[in-house]
Amino acid sequence: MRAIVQGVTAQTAPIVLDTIRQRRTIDLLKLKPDPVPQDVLEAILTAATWAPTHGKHQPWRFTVFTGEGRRQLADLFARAYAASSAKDAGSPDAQENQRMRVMRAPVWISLELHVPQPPRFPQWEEEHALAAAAQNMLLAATAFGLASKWVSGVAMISPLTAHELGAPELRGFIFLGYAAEQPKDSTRTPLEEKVVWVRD
Ligand SMILES: Cc1cc2nc3c(=O)[nH]c(=O)nc-3n(C[C@H](O)[C@H](O)[C@H](O)COP(=O)(O)O)c2cc1C
Repeated sequence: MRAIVQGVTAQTAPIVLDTIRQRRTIDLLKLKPDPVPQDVLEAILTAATWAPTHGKHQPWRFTVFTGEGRRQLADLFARAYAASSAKDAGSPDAQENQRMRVMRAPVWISLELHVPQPPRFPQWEEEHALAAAAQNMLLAATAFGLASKWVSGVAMISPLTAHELGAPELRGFIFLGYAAEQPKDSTRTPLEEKVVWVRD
């Protein structure tokens, strides 16, 4: 097959497709505590920034919490949970659980939506650009042998968390780490039920 994009060859496709198939959401409890090297994190974040973005608005910002820096996020999630409308928001145990969860993954990355003001395109276009950046991040992480999860729990989309990060809006977090055990495999609806072909 002829390369239509410089540097992309017939050999590239199986690797990319396999990486897409191999990405699986992992449970927080299945991660090792091992840190992720800085150059790997930078490569993952760079992959995020190569997502398609209408008008090159690049409506994303990311805050990366690692090492002791995670304690700030742990406190933030505990406060955000306490301020939320969750049934057990007032429970010190539930707040402590939020704190502990953060320390179980070596890396947390916020998905912050920054729509240019005044908006030039519909909001959904900016949302989708951020989602494409998030998927690039998940795939790049998979390519580096990292497990990941996109999470959107109460504290992770809380206006308080967004405010403290200086983000107008938050679309959750991605956590990353090396898997201690294989993530569960997933399933998808067969193509026939999702795709309509229009041919001659
Ligand atoms: C926008 C978004 C938010 C998500 N939030 C959560 C979440 O809060 N908790 C969770 O367990 N999984 C969350 N997920 C991950 C899905 O549960 C996961 O993708 C799904 O179970 C399919 O598994 P797979 O990713 O291994 O194919 C989220 C995924 C997306 C795209």
